[in-house]
Amino acid sequence: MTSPIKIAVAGANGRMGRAVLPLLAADPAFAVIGGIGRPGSIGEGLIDRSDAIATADVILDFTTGRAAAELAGLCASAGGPALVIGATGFEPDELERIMEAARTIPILRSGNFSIGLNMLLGLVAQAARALPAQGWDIEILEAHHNRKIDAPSGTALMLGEAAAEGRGVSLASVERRGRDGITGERPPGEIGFAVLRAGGLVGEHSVLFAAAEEVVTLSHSALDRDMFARGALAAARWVAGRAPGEYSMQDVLNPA
Ligand SMILES: NC(=O)C1=CN([C@@H]2O[C@H](COP(=O)(O)OP(=O)(O)OC[C@H]3O[C@@H](n4cnc5c(N)ncnc54)[C@H](OP(=O)(O)O)[C@@H]3O)[C@@H](O)[C@H]2O)C=CC1
Ligand SMILES: O=C(O)C1=N[C@H](C(=O)O)C[C@H](O)C1
Repeated sequence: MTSPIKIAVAGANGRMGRAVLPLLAADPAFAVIGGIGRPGSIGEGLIDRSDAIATADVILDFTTGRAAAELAGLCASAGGPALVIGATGFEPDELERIMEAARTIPILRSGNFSIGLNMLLGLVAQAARALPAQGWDIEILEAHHNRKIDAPSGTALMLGEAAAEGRGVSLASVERRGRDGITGERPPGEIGFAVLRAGGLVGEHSVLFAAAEEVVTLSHSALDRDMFARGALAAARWVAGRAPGEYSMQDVLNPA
């Protein structure tokens, strides 16, 4: 019998931390060594961040872009553990720090651990490839609960990347984040993002391919956070013991 994966959870007191910890505790593949709170925070089940880095095989992060990038740097400096990053809301320099850390440790990062959503990425790329920019406008809509702090969601950005890849362009060169005032006509080729924040919505994403006389919509609804948590456990099991590098849920769901 292989020994259980020693795992710690950063963001333990958050919505996702609270969803993932009971599933980890019930899974014999894992030995939970504790939760990690904000620096200096103490509480039941929490352990010091540096103790977690020294002890864990894998740390699962559901904090913020900034905190996850900092944790990645600390884990890399220590030569381990592996990291699964579920956090979203990254500045470009934070993504660079994670890429740099992935030269030393394995890091699996995904803004969405759902199986269905990760399958949808392929369909979005396929549709964007098939429907030409001249005549077909792409708009990405997302709706989340009123406690979410980043926008557009990490998932919306992943869908945008998939659409841009299908069109053979970089997302940065065509994205339009929100519209307000006298915006002028919509240029062809733009990939637009629209964001709603309301009540307790878990996570709604739609990609519209709109022509003058017809619309194709590809969409995904998250009904329960446990679904994300189960995907995160699969990611943690997959990344434990891997070579350094940057990985995604595609590696977990479609192994070569
Ligand atoms: N990949 C996926 O499938 C999913 C990703 N997410 C993403 O996961 C992240 C967390 O979501 P959610 O749980 O809803 O958010 P919450 O706000 O409920 O939880 C965030 C947690 O991170 C902690 N935290 C914030 N800043 C720091 C810091 N500097 N150092 C250590 N801990 C910190 C908070 O601490 P405190 O409790 O003290 O405030 C809190 O416990 C978000 O980025 C979200 O977009 C969410 C769902 C699914
Ligand atoms: O903050 C959330 O709740 C969610 N965040 C992720 C994102 O930003 O895409 C994933 C999911 O949509 C829920």
